[in-house]
Amino acid sequence: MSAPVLNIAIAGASGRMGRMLIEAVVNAPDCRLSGALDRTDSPALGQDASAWLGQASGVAITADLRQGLAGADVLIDFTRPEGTLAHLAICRELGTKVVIGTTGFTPEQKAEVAAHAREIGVMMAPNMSVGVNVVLKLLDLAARSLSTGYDIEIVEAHHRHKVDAPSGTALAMGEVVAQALGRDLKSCAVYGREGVTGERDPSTIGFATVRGGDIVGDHTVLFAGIGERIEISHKSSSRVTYAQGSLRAARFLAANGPGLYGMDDVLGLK
Ligand SMILES: NC(=O)C1=CN([C@@H]2O[C@H](COP(=O)(O)OP(=O)(O)OC[C@H]3O[C@@H](n4cnc5c(N)ncnc54)[C@H](OP(=O)(O)O)[C@@H]3O)[C@@H](O)[C@H]2O)C=CC1
Ligand SMILES: O=C(O)C1=N[C@H](C(=O)O)C[C@H](O)C1
Repeated sequence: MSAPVLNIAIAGASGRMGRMLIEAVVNAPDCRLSGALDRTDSPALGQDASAWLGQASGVAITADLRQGLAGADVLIDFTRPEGTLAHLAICRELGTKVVIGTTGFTPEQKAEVAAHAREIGVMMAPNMSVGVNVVLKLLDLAARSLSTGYDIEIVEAHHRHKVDAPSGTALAMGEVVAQALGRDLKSCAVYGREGVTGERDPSTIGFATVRGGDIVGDHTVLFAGIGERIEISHKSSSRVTYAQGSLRAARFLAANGPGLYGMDDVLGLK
C-alpha cells in the first residue's frame, strides 16, 4: 500500500521562499499542494500558484485563510512575524500543523507561538538547512573547548531585501554559544560598534551584519585568541536547502503530536 499524500499549504506564496517551497512541493511525489496564501494586497492573488514554473497546480493564490488552509495537513510559513501569528491562530482552530521559517520574532511573539504549540504540532527554526543545524552542534563543542582566552564574534551577510537583523540564524548561533559558556545572550550581546568604544569586554559576544546584492546567507562565528583564530562558517548558495529542510519538517510533524519542535528534532540531532 502506498503512503498517504501529505497536503501542504504555503504562506507567503509569491515570496522568495514561498516560490521555492511551491516548486519543492509540486515536485515531491509524497506531497500535494493544497493551498497558497498571500496578503490581501498581493498582485499574485487569483493566479495559479505554480504558473511561474510553467506548470499549473490547479491551486489559486488566495488571501482567504480558511480557503487557503482547507484540506491542508501542514502549513509552511515563511512570511513576517505578524503574518505567521495570524496564520497560526487559524491553524490552531482547524488543527493544521505548522512549519515556521519566519524570523524576527520578539520574545513575546515567541511565547505566543509556544502557546499555540500546546494544541497543534509546530516546528520552528530560523534555518532549515542541514548544514546550519550541524554547525549549531559544532559551535556548542567549540565554545565549551574555547571558553577562556577567545573573543567571540558572529558575522552574517544576506541579500539587500532582508528586513531583520541580525539574522535569526546568527541569533541562534549566539544563543548556543552563550548557553555553552553559561552567559545570558540578552546581557552579553553587542550589536555593532561605532565611535570610541573602549577595549573589547571579553565577556561579550559581538554581532556584525552585512546586507547586499543577492547573498543567500553566510554565517561565520569567529573565536579569536592570541596567536590563532578559529572560524566556523556556513554559506548557502541556494534556497533549495531551506525548502527541502521544510519538507522534512512537514513530514516529521505529520508523524508527531502537538508540541513545539526544532530542526534538531527533525534531523535527530538532539
Ligand atoms: N528558516 C529558514 O530556513 C529561512 C527563513 N527565512 C525567513 O523567511 C521569511 C521570508 O523570507 P523571504 O521569502 O526572503 O521574504 P519575501 O519578502 O520574499 O516573502 C515574504 C512573503 O510573505 C508575505 N508577507 C509579508 N508580510 C506578511 C503578512 N503580514 N502576512 C502574510 N503574508 C505576509 C509577502 O507578501 P508581500 O510581498 O505582499 O509583502 C511575501 O509573499 C523571513 O523572515 C526570512 O528571514 C528565509 C530563508 C530561510
Ligand atoms: O532572510 C533570509 O534570506 C534568511 N533568513 C534566515 C535568517 O534570518 O537566519 C535564514 C537564512 O539565513 C536566510
